[in-house]
Amino acid sequence: MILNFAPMNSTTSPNARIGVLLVNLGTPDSPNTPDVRRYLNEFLTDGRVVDMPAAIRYPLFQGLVVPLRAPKSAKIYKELWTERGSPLLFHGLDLQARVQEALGEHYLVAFGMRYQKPSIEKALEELRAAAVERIIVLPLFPQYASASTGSVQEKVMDLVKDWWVVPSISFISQFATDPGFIATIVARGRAEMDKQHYDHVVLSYHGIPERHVKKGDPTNYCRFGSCCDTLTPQNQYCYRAQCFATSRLIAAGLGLQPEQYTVAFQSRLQSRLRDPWLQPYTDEALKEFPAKGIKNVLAFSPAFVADCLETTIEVGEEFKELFESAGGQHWQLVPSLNSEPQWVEAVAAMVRRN
Ligand SMILES: C=CC1=C(C)c2cc3[nH]c(cc4nc(cc5[nH]c(cc1n2)c(C)c5CCC(=O)O)C(CCC(=O)O)=C4C)c(C)c3C=C
Ligand SMILES: [Fe+2]
Ligand SMILES: [Fe+2]
Repeated sequence: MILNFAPMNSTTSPNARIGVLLVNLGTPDSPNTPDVRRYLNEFLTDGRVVDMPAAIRYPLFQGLVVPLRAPKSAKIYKELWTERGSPLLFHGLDLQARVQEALGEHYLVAFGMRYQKPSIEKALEELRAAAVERIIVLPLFPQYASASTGSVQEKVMDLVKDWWVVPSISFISQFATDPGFIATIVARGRAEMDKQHYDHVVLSYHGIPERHVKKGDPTNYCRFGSCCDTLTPQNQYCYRAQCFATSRLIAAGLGLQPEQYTVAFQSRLQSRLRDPWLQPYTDEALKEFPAKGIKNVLAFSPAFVADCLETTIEVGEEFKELFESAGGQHWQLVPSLNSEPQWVEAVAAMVRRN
């Protein structure tokens, strides 16, 4: 009898699939106060988002900050809500379906949220049940921050550590300069610029405390100045430097000179500690524009790939009101990438390259 010990092909079956896990931040189940409260409780007690000792964070946020904030946030979520629910959720599900179509049957694409539903746990279980060969995790945050990407990475690792067979996992931890990502934003911007003339472009990113940048800066490189004007191996995970890198590429794609655009940071959580967040703050910067002769502004939100509270309401409505009451005439938000065909192709390309 001849025994054949030849190794099997490295892909164990012709049907072996690669699992892809797309993750976004999360959103409440409904715009009602109890659901918003549950969402904020989970979000704001994450030690990567609010980096206080747990013994202070939990009582302070669950006992005071969230109960006060939830009814106010619920009002804003009611404005945002659509027939299909929260935009962050339905755009995520649309993206999942379209990326699955683009990648074909050799891949299995799942979608999860870091906070609330659908959970990362459920999405990982779908991939485990399908016996995928390995998993590629793509947190849908272009620029790396511990509060966003880092938190997703921690959650995924925390869940798979308990599996009997721990799968091979890779993380696409940032795509701030990805050509497909940049080209899709540029195309979205051009479509708006073809409709009318703008005096100035604003690129508004989600803010984080400066302290978060310093905690991820082992060589003490960042001074929150011109150090962030170049991406080097030393600052490749600096959120501020990545925001500037994204901005330079968008500006180049749109043919803008440095004086024709402003990079700024929004959504700081006011705290009595008055700890500095990344600056300039968008709401303060835009109030100065009309006095400088800037009356028509095109605003991008390049820290988000899907429309959400931060884009539609904060940039699209609140900043518009602030700008107009300071004397501005026209403020236009460029819609997010959502599940645009060009963006779907860019995501599929990032996955294939991984
Ligand atoms: C300490 C506070 C916060 C940090 C740090 C933070 C970082 C951060 N957030 C996003 C993406 C999103 N944030 C969104 C909403 C949101 N963010 C905070 C606070 C911090 N975020 C709060 C309190 C809220 C809730 C809204 C409110 O009550 O005002 C959203 C929108 C979710 C939606 O349902 O539409 C996104 C997306 C990133 C990428 C990030 C770090 C870079
Ligand atoms: Fe946030
Ligand atoms: Fe820097």
